[in-house]
Amino acid sequence: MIYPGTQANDFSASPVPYTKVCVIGAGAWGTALASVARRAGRETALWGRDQATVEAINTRRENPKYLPGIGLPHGICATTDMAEALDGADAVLLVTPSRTLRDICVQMQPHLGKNVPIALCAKGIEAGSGYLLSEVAAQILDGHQIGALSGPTFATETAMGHLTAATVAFQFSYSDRLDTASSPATRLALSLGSEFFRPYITDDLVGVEVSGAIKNVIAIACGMITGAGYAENTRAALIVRGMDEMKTLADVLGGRRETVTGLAGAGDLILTCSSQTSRNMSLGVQLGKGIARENCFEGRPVVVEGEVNSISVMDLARRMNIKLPICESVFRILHQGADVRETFADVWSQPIEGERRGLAISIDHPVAIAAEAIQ
Ligand SMILES: NC(=O)C1=CN([C@@H]2O[C@H](COP(=O)(O)OP(=O)(O)OC[C@H]3O[C@@H](n4cnc5c(N)ncnc54)[C@H](O)[C@@H]3O)[C@@H](O)[C@H]2O)C=CC1
Ligand SMILES: O=C(CO)COP(=O)(O)O
Repeated sequence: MIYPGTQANDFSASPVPYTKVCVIGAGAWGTALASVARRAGRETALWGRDQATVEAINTRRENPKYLPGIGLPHGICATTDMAEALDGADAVLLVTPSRTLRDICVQMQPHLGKNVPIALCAKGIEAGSGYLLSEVAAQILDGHQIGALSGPTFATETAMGHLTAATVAFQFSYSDRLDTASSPATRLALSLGSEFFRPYITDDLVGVEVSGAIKNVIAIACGMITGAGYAENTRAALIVRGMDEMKTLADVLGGRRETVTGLAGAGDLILTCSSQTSRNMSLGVQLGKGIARENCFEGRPVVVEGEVNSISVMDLARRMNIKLPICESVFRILHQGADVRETFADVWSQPIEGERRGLAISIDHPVAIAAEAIQ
């Protein structure tokens, strides 16, 4: 007799890749992920709402609106017809911005095959409800396993075939633990993996989602201080203190700290807090330089998840009674008109605490003492 939990998993069964991967959302990241699936040898459908973009992908193998000048692999079947895209698909990647998730799930629901797993690739928390995106999807797509794909992945680089690694997260059911070969995380990793794309697997969906939602807010913060003229030391400090905020939220929602220090957390923070290829960091830089929001990106509407998610992250933090000082600073600057330098100076002059949370230390910041001494 085998007692579950006392026996190593049975790896003798080989996982089987999915046959047809359907990508929902033909923006930059959806198109890049369709390229990943196709390069890995999958039958690949790509649903987009814009007829001209779909036609360009099918006829010229290019997405001129979101990935101009980047050649796409042969064989991606793009369509504006949701039923056609999902027909026969045995795995789905959902890649529209976080604010659209609820609507898109409702649109997909009648066309989904039974038990088809869905990996969410947007980064965010639902405004108003404070739900993780997987919770939103699970409410609508009953009977489907919901996971996430996240990590340090600029769409342009992935689409061009530069080596990219990401985390694929699905909560493991009891049977998944006994038979890892048939878990959606394993099968999706196998379905997308190639010499260009390396998926890692985890069962910590909460940790991955929390990391993805917060990292965009921290990237805006790093951009703001860069634009305002702070130096590299400050940015490095902000990245790591930002990671601490990820850990704080992951802790209260049941995610794991090791996930926060993995690809979907630290990996994505390092990428997007260091490069103005990031739309979040780039928005922050422009705001830090004093450019008005409406003039950033030369007036083009661009998806900047951290902007809306600074509201939902702070809303959730208040409900959970936790402090996220960097996220709060971004929220106050973006949505309450606070000044960049004054706001970050305030973060800097908070009482000094133990670097490890829970260490019972709190002393007045020496800057305040020095200011008094020279008066
Ligand atoms: N671009 C990147 O490098 C990466 C983006 N992501 C995430 O992927 C998500 C999507 O981002 P991108 O593809 O970059 O955005 P994008 O701006 O390039 O494209 C957004 C796509 O969503 C579609 N869309 C917008 N509103 C819609 C609606 N109401 N119904 C249906 N479709 C709608 C647009 O037509 C477009 O095809 C975001 O959450 C982003 O954080 C994640 C990793 C990398
Ligand atoms: O999430 C991303 C890379 O992992 C893309 O970041 P931006 O949305 O800031 O461009």
